[in-house]
Amino acid sequence: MFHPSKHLAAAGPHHHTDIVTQTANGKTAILAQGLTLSLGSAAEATSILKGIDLSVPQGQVVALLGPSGSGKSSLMAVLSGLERASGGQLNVGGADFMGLSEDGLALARRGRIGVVLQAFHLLPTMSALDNVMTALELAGIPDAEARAQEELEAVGLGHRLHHYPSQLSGGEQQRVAIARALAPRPALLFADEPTGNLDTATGEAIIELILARRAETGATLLIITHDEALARRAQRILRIADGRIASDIVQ
Ligand SMILES: Nc1ncnc2c1ncn2[C@@H]1O[C@H](COP(=O)(O)OP(=O)(O)OP(=O)(O)O)[C@@H](O)[C@H]1O
Repeated sequence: MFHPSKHLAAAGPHHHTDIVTQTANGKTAILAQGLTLSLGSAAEATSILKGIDLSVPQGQVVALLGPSGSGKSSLMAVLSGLERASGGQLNVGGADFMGLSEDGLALARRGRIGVVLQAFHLLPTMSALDNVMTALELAGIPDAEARAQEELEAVGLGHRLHHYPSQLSGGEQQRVAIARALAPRPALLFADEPTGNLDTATGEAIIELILARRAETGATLLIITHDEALARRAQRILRIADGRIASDIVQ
């Protein structure tokens, strides 16, 4: 059973009013209270997230599990600022995601949040190097080319800099996506079934890489998986069912 009081204990008795200051000290990466998400038309809205209370300290590795359709990807979309919650409070890295304008939200996300998805989502007309460089340039980081090269070397792709996505294997494409996501040194990394399109051995190598790069960069990691063995390697296992947190175990 999830006990919000236990997980919000560090925020003290005034956590409802102190949400911004509590995260501004840099120790809480994500603080969500009563988060809801409804999608569809007003007449036919589907309730997808039904009140999520969650506090994630900076640097924690969290595995997010749950049945198909339980709302894992939706929760990740809301926490990463890709989708607006319908209600509740959400503070990510000190920014009030509910109160920000679209532009403000884009600015708050830039360089601070990295996302790795099942289907890689590389730009097909760009080389591996350009895919990573573009992310650095968008984040306003100087020396993008040299940095991008270093990032690709760090994921073992120093010999594939000028290959296009179609010239790379699935595992290699996911390595580029990991380099791209981590290049701006985001405080938060989200991964949605990053091994879903890969064979078992390649998937295991990708998980090792994500965990190693996460440790090197100190990012907070939230990873959606169906793999219980992977979940056991996380510091925390969050299970959701039908849009609610069903269990929350810090290991
Ligand atoms: N635009 C939408 N309009 C209405 N319902 C939606 C919309 N997008 C998603 N849903 C519904 O929201 C629920 C949660 O979807 P979500 O993708 O978050 O689940 P999930 O736990 O990530 O599932 P899976 O493991 O299969 O990827 C599903 O029932 C889905 O059908």
